[in-house]
Amino acid sequence: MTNPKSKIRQARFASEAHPSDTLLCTTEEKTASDGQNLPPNPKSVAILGAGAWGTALANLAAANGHRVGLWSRRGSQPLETILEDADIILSAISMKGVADVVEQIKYAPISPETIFVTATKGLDPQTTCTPSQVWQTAFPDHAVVVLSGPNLSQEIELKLPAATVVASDVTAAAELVQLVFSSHRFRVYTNPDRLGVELGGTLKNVIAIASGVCDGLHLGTNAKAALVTRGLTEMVRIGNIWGAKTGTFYGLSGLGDLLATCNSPLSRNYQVGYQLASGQTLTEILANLSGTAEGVNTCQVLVQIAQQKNIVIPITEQVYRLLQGEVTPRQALDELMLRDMKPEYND
Ligand SMILES: NC(=O)c1ccc[n+]([C@@H]2O[C@H](COP(=O)([O-])OP(=O)(O)OC[C@H]3O[C@@H](n4cnc5c(N)ncnc54)[C@H](O)[C@@H]3O)[C@@H](O)[C@H]2O)c1
Ligand SMILES: O=P(O)(O)OC[C@H](O)CO
Repeated sequence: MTNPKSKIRQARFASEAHPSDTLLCTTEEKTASDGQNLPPNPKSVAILGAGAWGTALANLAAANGHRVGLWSRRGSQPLETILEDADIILSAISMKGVADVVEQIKYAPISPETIFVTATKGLDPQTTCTPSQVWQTAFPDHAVVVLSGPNLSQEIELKLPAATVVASDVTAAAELVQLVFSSHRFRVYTNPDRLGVELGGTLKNVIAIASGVCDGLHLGTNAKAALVTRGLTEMVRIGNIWGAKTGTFYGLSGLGDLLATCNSPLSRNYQVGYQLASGQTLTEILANLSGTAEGVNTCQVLVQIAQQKNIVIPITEQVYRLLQGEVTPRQALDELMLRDMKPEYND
């Protein structure tokens, strides 16, 4: 019988989030320090994107004893080498790079059994497609899984407990991904509503920007509660038109992620809003932001969709106008407070 330990190889993580670290961990050290049993059948996981989230996910899978390769466009390892024999290819590329990377690997020799997982929370500005739709279009015969939830990467890197959702219409694929990432500090649920889970994580970024503005203006807890609750109403409205299930938005990937990002200064989207409220320009903020605030781009795509489909999304619209420099934070607040009177529910 093969000793499963012999299957563990050193994972060399060339992290962009931590450029000074060339060797963040070995899978062996991670497994031992976490006190987890090695899996009987370790999987080969290729993670694309060595930013904050890709690195955190790579560490989670490595800690469970899986063979992990982490690819960065700035690293020395060729993409094809990382993809070789991968059971799972997980993309944690920011939205602006997804189409590029898909194009690069479209014709790579990938086993038909390989599962694609996307952890990106954004919308393609050209097509308005979600990342999982982009992956599924390029790889129509492969299972595509979305991984999304209240997952601030810095807390996960500190080994604080968190939960997430893996969603796919291919149940077996979602269950395999669940197994690979689950641990005593990362609880993973499955969900068949791939689109709903993906949109929850994506749409909340715009509300997180608004929440940062709310806190930056010191508007209080009542205002924040109203903003997040009405923000969730907007998310459900957009999601329903897109074909997502309402209930999904009340789960971890919707409400859960709203609670995390709308209340944490660790959220880059929240930071954008907070700094706008402090009088900085968007250009200044983005120039100094560490990592990606997807809500800035998502907001533009949503306004475009809302205009085409006649969807009422007042908070998103005000965030858009604020990002465009058309209104000040105070003017955006007044516009929202002085809208026509209406019943709470008229959908
Ligand atoms: N950081 C988090 O806490 C967190 C948690 C959950 C989900 N996410 C989502 O994960 C995605 C990545 O977030 P992040 O925080 O890791 O961002 P990041 O800015 O730290 O990393 C983005 C990664 O994408 C890569 N990339 C961008 N364009 C590329 C291109 N053209 N070709 C190849 N690679 C390219 C970058 O090199 C980098 O590795 C975002 O969609 C974000 O919303 C982030
Ligand atoms: O830093 P943010 O705002 O991109 O949020 C990160 C994750 O989406 C939190 O779940």
